[in-house]
Amino acid sequence: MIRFDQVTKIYARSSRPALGEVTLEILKGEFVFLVGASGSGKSSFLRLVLKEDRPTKGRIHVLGQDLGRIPNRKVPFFRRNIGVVFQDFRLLPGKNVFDNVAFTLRVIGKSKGFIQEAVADTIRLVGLEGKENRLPHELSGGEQQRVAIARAIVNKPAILLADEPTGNLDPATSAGIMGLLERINAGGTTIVMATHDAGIVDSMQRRVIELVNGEIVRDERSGGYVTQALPQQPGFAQALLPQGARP
Ligand SMILES: Nc1ncnc2c1ncn2[C@@H]1O[C@H](COP(=O)(O)OP(=O)(O)OP(=O)(O)O)[C@@H](O)[C@H]1O
Repeated sequence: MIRFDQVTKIYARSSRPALGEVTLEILKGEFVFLVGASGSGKSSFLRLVLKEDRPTKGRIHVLGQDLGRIPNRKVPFFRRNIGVVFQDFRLLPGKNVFDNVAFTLRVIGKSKGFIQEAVADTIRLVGLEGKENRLPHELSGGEQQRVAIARAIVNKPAILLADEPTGNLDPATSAGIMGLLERINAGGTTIVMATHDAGIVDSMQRRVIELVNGEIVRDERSGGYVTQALPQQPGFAQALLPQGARP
């Protein structure tokens, strides 16, 4: 579903790689947490998956396509398969809930009937029935994030990328958002979520990929925010890596 082969990203005017020789594979239906300190490369990774940026070295495959071979004019089509959610919601402030969720479907030319049904279904899924006519500023932070998630999934993307989606929310609201993401994942959508929220990662026990200075230092099938009670022996952490990820 997502494959990185020795991917390095070095930004212009920067000597240190934001990502260095990253090799990993994320399979269909996985729920993956991307963790690591600020500046460790999480957002850079997500931007590369979306083809918002190009790797300096290495190859990236997403949904069976080599991103290096997708011409610019076809990038918008490619992105239709990927939903994205951010920490700061990024809703259209002058549009109500329904129109925020419907926006992309209108841009890509879906029929009125399709939009009516798909948007209503998705608003129900995220628990915002009855609030279709509210403007973003008339919603709580958690509700705004639900709108953003609805907008991201209304076209049934195969992959959902989330960059600190609970970063602006209190713990109870965050838990609600995580419940929603779990349901979306249970429906077959692959989810990759960058987060600093240790409580969420610890409680969900999903795959955890940890970056330090742009390098993968941990890839655990079912882990917490930090490695749990590992003896400090060289080579032990590597034993946790899935076969393909072992150096
Ligand atoms: N457009 C850019 N130009 C130059 N350097 C950049 C750019 N974007 C990110 N970087 C650098 O790349 C490194 C990785 O940044 P990135 O945003 O991927 O980290 P992050 O793990 O997402 O951090 P955070 O948790 O704070 O969001 C950092 O050193 C950052 O300063």
